[in-house]
Amino acid sequence: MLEARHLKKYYTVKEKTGWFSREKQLIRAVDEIDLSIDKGEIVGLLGVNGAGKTTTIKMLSTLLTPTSGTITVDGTNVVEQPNRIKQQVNMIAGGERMLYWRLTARENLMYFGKLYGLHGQTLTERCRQLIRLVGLDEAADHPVERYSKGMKQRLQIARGLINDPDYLFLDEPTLGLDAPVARQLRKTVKDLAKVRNKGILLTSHYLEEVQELCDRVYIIEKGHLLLHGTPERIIQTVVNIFHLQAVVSGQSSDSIWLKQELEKRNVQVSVKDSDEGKLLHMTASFDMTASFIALVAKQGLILKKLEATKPNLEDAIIKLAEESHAS
Ligand SMILES: Nc1ncnc2c1ncn2[C@@H]1O[C@H](COP(=O)(O)OP(=O)(O)OP(=O)(O)O)[C@@H](O)[C@H]1O
Repeated sequence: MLEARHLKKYYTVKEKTGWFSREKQLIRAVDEIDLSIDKGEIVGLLGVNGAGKTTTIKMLSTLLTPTSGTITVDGTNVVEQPNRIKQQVNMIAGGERMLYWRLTARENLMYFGKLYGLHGQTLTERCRQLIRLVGLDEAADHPVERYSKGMKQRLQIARGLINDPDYLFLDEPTLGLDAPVARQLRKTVKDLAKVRNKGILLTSHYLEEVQELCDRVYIIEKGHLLLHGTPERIIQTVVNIFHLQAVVSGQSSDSIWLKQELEKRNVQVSVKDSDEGKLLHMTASFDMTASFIALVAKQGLILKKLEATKPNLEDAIIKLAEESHAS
């Protein structure tokens, strides 16, 4: 397990306060963050711009030294033994950084592999396997400058796997990619965790992607941890409103009975007439679909339409941002 405890990163910068005066300012980029990642798990790290995501990832991947706090990878302290940890972690940033454009994919991977101390047959074989894993066989010996964005991003993934890390940090891995390419990459990320047992920390501004991929999510704001849990739990905690719309056939007395029964269960109900029957609109702080269907069946009514609107992670993040704006 990778664990960070009381993690802090402070910067001191000089701010211009007048023509000739400057004042020192303390920036708390990360301030007391606790987090953990298990092997085989995909963990999301969310927050608005400037929340402290990249700083956190850089500390976890040994690129930045924390101001204080501890990071351990399977029991080994990252600050005390960075060289040992470098073999166990790697970071993949979205976009086109960290690749040599004039070199081919194979040459890039050979270069990065050598930096990790790989050589000879082991290195050649590792590069071959990674090229196959990310589906770049045909273009492996073309210079990277000829690659599309999606191909470059696949090569980034291969580069991040060159040291066969146990933990991978993905910073916006699908940034700017077309929907089909992004979908293919999400599958690769899922397989890395669920088939190859890697622990993955993911930042992404695409919240549908986070909801689809992540087992757990940390939400940070101004360097602090705001919320932590499964996406479902976070949605429930932040936006506990469910809407259900249904059309049932039957008498007015049936819809009155339904309304009363639902209200007893803390569901707000409005009933209107429609061409096909009674149109019910229900709102509650829980998912009432099962109770509603049971009541319809009990009364022997015919359900003609049923449409549930469940809140998603994006609704939760927007609500959190609104609350933080208002406070
Ligand atoms: N080298 C630095 N010197 C001073 N301040 C910094 C430095 N690096 C980051 N910061 C500040 O620390 C805070 C957190 O930045 P960070 O890049 O970690 O945020 P982020 O959540 O990754 O944002 P984004 O989504 O925009 O990438 C910001 O206020 C940023 O301006």
